[in-house]
Amino acid sequence: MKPTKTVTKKAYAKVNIFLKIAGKRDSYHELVSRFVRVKNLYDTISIVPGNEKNAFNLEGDFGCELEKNTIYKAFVELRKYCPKIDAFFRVYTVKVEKNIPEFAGLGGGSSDAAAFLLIANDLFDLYYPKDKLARIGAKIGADVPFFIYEYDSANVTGIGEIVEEFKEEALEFEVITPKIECNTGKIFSTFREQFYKEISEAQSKNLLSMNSTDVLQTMSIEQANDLYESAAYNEPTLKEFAKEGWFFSGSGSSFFKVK
Ligand SMILES: C[C@](O)(CO)[C@H](O)COP(=O)(O)OP(=O)(O)OC[C@H]1O[C@@H](n2ccc(N)nc2=O)[C@H](O)[C@@H]1O
Ligand SMILES: Nc1ncnc2c1ncn2[C@@H]1O[C@H](COP(=O)(O)OP(=O)(O)OP(=O)(O)O)[C@@H](O)[C@H]1O
Repeated sequence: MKPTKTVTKKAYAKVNIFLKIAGKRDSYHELVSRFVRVKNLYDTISIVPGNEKNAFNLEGDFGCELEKNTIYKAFVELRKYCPKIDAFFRVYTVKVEKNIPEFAGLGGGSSDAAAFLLIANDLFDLYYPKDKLARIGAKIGADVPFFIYEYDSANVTGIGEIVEEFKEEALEFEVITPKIECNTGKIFSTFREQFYKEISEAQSKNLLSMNSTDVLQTMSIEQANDLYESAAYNEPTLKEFAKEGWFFSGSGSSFFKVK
């Protein structure tokens, strides 16, 4: 265990350049997607000495109770492999400066969980390889594995557990998040019931090899993200934000454009 000091890590947001559905896996959906980190939008996770609660203590502006927080879920999952962290987090506090909006399609909860696991891996000298951390993280959220690998840009398939780095120029984004709460599960189920389609092998291969800027120059907002139509079906006001050059991230409500 490291000496008593504060440890801090950025938990970046992500956008989905394209998000295509390739199939079903039980109640989940297999994706073909390009995830890119948004370097100017991140939460800050700090582990600081001191904790009056003598229990896991999480401070930050969240829209849910502790038990539902992805950071707490990551702690509970990791404790199964490393029981000693329980005593540590009775005398340390996890402080989060939340900047990534919730229900935004930006992976906020997943990114926080991944940052917590990455900090703990170093703090407790666990030396777990990335794929082990990603397997632990996948139990908390479909997007967690992407954030564990810490690639700027990656091709993500499976239900989010297959992450392959995609080397391309660094991209900067403008992101807007309309105050519309997009429930990921509901949008996936609307897609499954009313808009279901699967990308072909050939189109998937082609998309995964293209640079993100080229994809955005050749696809419409509907073509780039299979969830956009079902999100707009549930929340028609989203269409007001679908301006020229703007694309839809994840299950929404965020739109982004390349700067
Ligand atoms: C839409 C994306 O954000 C793309 O980046 C992710 O696929 C969703 O990631 P997430 O918000 O972490 O999703 P989770 O919290 O794991 O799952 C929320 C719900 O979304 C649906 N879900 C999620 C991921 C996936 N590949 N297929 C799904 O059908 C499931 O109904 C699940 O119960
Ligand atoms: N650490 C956290 N940060 C943000 N939301 C969290 C966190 N822990 C749990 N949640 C809950 O998860 C839900 C939204 O999570 P999140 O913001 O990751 O989803 P999202 O914006 O839809 O991102 P995506 O769809 O790309 O995964 C809300 O109910 C929120 O209260």
